[in-house]
Amino acid sequence: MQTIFDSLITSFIDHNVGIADHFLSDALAAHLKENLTTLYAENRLRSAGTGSDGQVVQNKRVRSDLIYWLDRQHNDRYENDFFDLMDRFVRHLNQTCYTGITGYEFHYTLYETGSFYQKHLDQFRNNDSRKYSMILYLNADWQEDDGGELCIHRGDTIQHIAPVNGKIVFFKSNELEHEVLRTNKPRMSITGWLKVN
Ligand SMILES: O=C(O)CCC(=O)C(=O)O
Ligand SMILES: [Fe+2]
Repeated sequence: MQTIFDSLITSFIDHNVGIADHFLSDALAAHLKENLTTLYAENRLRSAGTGSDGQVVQNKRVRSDLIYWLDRQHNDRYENDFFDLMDRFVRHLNQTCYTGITGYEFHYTLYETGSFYQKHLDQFRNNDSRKYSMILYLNADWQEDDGGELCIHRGDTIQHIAPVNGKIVFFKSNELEHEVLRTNKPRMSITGWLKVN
């Protein structure tokens, strides 16, 4: 596991955006996707908002994704496997990069066909506890014309990242503006933030 952690961290150090393919095993990605599909079928996903605690605003012109927070208290085997993986990654990151991460939060995310998320930064204006953003994709067989790319904006250049199964993207939450382009089919992921409280 350390090899994939190191390759993600090296990619982040070299490019400001860390990308690693197959960060999630095919089996874990499939189980998490199944959880998300069930939550959707049971109508348990909620519209995501913008802003932090107490000031969350639902604005479908800015973002139209649906979310559900992961929690160890769900006692779901695969959510716990995911948290175990993140615990190992955070320990490794703190040991090798002295990042001082003390917590995290993750939600399942579903973009229905036609959904998007306009250009934004992940850190809130009144709360800087989110230090690193992580997105893990759960979409097998993603094709170029499916849309839904993550676009990272840096000056005049835009980096396009396809939301391919098992891939992770990792970057500093206060630095890089990014957006999700309109998706042409349902697009699934786990999105989260490593925090210093
Ligand atoms: O799903 C993605 O590729 C990015 C999502 C995102 O930017 C966010 O939820 O803040
Ligand atoms: Fe974001």
